[in-house]
Amino acid sequence: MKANRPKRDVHPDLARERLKCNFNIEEVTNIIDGGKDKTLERKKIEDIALNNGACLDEIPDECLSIKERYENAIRKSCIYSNIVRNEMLEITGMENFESPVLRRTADAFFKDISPFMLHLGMFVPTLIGQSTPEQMAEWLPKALDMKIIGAYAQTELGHGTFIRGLETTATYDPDKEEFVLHSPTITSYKWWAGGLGKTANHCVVMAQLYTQGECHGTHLFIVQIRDLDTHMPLPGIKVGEIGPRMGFSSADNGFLGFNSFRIPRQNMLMKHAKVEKDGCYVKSAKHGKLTYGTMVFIRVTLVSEMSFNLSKAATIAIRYSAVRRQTELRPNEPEPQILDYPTQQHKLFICIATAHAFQLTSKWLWDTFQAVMADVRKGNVDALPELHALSSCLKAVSTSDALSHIEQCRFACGGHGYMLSSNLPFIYSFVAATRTYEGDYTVLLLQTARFLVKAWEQAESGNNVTPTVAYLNRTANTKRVVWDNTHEGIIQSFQAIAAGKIGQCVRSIRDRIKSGMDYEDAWLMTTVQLVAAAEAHCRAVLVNTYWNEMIRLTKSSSANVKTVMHQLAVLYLMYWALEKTGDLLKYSSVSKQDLDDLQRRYEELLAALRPNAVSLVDAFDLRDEILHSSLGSYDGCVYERLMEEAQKSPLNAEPVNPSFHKYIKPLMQGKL
Ligand SMILES: CC/C=C\C/C=C\C/C=C\C/C=C\C/C=C\C/C=C\CC/C=C/C(=O)SCCNC(=O)CCNC(=O)[C@H](O)C(C)(C)COP(=O)(O)OP(=O)(O)OC[C@H]1O[C@@H](n2cnc3c(N)ncnc32)[C@H](O)[C@@H]1OP(=O)(O)O
Ligand SMILES: Cc1cc2nc3c(=O)[nH]c(=O)nc-3n(C[C@H](O)[C@H](O)[C@H](O)COP(=O)(O)OP(=O)(O)OC[C@H]3O[C@@H](n4cnc5c(N)ncnc54)[C@H](O)[C@@H]3O)c2cc1C
Repeated sequence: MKANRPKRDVHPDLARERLKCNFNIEEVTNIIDGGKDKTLERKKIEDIALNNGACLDEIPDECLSIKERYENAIRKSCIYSNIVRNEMLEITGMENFESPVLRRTADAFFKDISPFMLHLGMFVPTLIGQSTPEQMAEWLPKALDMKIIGAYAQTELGHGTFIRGLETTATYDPDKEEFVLHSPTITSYKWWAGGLGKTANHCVVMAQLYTQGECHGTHLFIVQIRDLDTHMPLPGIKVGEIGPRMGFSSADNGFLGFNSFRIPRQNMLMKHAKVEKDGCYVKSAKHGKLTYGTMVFIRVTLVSEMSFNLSKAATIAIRYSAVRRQTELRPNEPEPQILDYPTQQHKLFICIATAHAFQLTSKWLWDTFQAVMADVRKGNVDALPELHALSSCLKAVSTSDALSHIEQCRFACGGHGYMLSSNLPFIYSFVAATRTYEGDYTVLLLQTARFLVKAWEQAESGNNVTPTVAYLNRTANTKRVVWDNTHEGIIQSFQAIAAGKIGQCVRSIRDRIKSGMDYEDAWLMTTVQLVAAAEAHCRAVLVNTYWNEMIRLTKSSSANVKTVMHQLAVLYLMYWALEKTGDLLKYSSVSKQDLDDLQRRYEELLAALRPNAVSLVDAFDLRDEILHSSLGSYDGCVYERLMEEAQKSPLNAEPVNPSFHKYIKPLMQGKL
């Protein structure tokens, strides 16, 4: 049911903030969206979804039981997927089913997550990326039309990171032309898959393929797990929900076990390898890791997902900080807006800048991904290692940075930020999971480090390396870069830090090998440094890409938009330079005086951005229905909304709770 939202006047403090704005908000929105036409398309889609849909719940999700929350999420998912299927895809085009606009609009329906998210987010992309044309023709229309609902079941109780260690088996039986899926141990049970517990009737399963007595490693299979009519689990399938967790509380993450469960041979996803009718295994892929393609795709999309989540948190915290007043600065003066405190600006303006950095970088990464995939389709896999290294580190660093900045947004809202009605705890717990899923932070940075060590060795011996590590050709044999406090200078310093750290890792590994260790142990002993080196490389990529994209995208912007976009990018560079002063001292000629100057310029920049702060978050153009926040709504009526939300607590449904008569009164009377 749709709740009515009282219309309120904009809080005078927010109204005053908006009058201070000196740039064209719409222009900035267009840059974030990727162009004026994209903004128009997004707004049209949001109008369709929000005018049709059941966006607001009368009872907040957090006041429902687990079962009620799931059922409500399913109800809304069905409404939303109907709108997606019947109206939105007409606008975006069917091929853009994973468009960030659909993802963003979904937030108006789900404070937490839809149980259908993984159907569109991973099941469908896996069908597209891993099927033969015949398989695609069979499964994809049904999936897009919601005739079948899928999940992505890869992780097991015993293994998530180490995919080669998965235990589920798929053994080919040539007599019946079927695979037999089996879960031989408790640790082989599939675990975690979103939407698998109660919602999905199909799933993609990763299993060790056995044929003709030989194991060929992990492959993907499409498996029907429930009857399409009764929804009962099929015989041989044990499926259920894994229980309450930190977030993802409206979805049904599931477990799944197989007891010699048979599927037709054609259900192996055979784009990159196949099993012939007689059991003969034929590999067609030019790269052994193409079956990991869905993970690379999601890692790429997560960078823009992080920008979106950070923009929500920043909008909430900055609007709140404009209406919240606290502490007299001087006796008898009005209390200032907390946004006037430089410490508050330090917590929050970096969130705006980071949302831009991730958004602009994510578009560039998406284009890179598309170009590499086009090459792969033509049989050229040369750029795959670089894409894997890039998507791994950007996923790791963007999710980790977003998480810590979102936590800063919560700190910035004091006690009220702890309220679920602020939405900050939901955003935080959603993003907390992203640091782990689709590859844990450390694990992915170590993947990038493998690539970097090889690239460093190439550069050291004078060979040209691939574009994202091209800075190694300049810096691999340089000891310290000369400090220069321009944006070019700061970007080069980040590259010098990365090169210096990678070089140090290579030397540590070599020294350890010289002292008698084998390569594996030398690598293992160096992993703390390797993670730091990969993070440094990622920061070098981020500052460089953000800067270049900002310049490119503001070429035809008005003067004041150019200025404010420039200020945000400089803020981003300075913030990270100041965070990494130890590294700068180690790998550049920066002096104490230079760092003091940088700190002063950073503080001046916070003050320069202050008048535009509210308008910069307005430029994210997040409708109240998407923000779901008592603290962050456009009108800034924070206290009225907090009080309104409090009334909805089930504990306020009756003046005296029965537990008083049952326990407290007897306790007071000494009768308990
Ligand atoms: C109604 C609908 C409502 C709403 C929906 C609306 C819209 C939805 C639309 C869109 C949704 C958009 C976004 C989705 C957002 C959120 C998603 C939500 C939830 C997600 C839930 C999470 C799912 C999962 O987590 S799935 C499981 C993921 N698991 C992992 O990531 C595991 C991590 N581990 C690994 O990746 C690997 O094991 C490994 C660590 C990489 C190691 O692999 P392996 O041991 O096999 O390899 P080696 O170490 O031996 O390396 C050998 C060699 O290969 C290179 N390598 C490894 N991987 C790759 C690769 N992928 N590509 C290329 N190369 C690779 C490796 O580097 C080595 O190279 P060298 O030998 O040269 O060094
Ligand atoms: C909310 C949520 C949703 C999910 N949805 C899905 C889904 O839909 N489908 C699916 O298949 N999976 C899903 N997953 C599972 C997810 O992909 C895994 O949890 C993730 O890949 C991490 O693997 P793990 O749990 O095995 O952690 P582990 O690998 O056990 O990690 C534990 C710790 O060990 C460290 N570690 C592990 N290996 C190494 C190493 N080689 N070197 C150094 N340190 C190491 C890690 O850094 C980490 O600190 C989901 C998880 C979550 C939290």
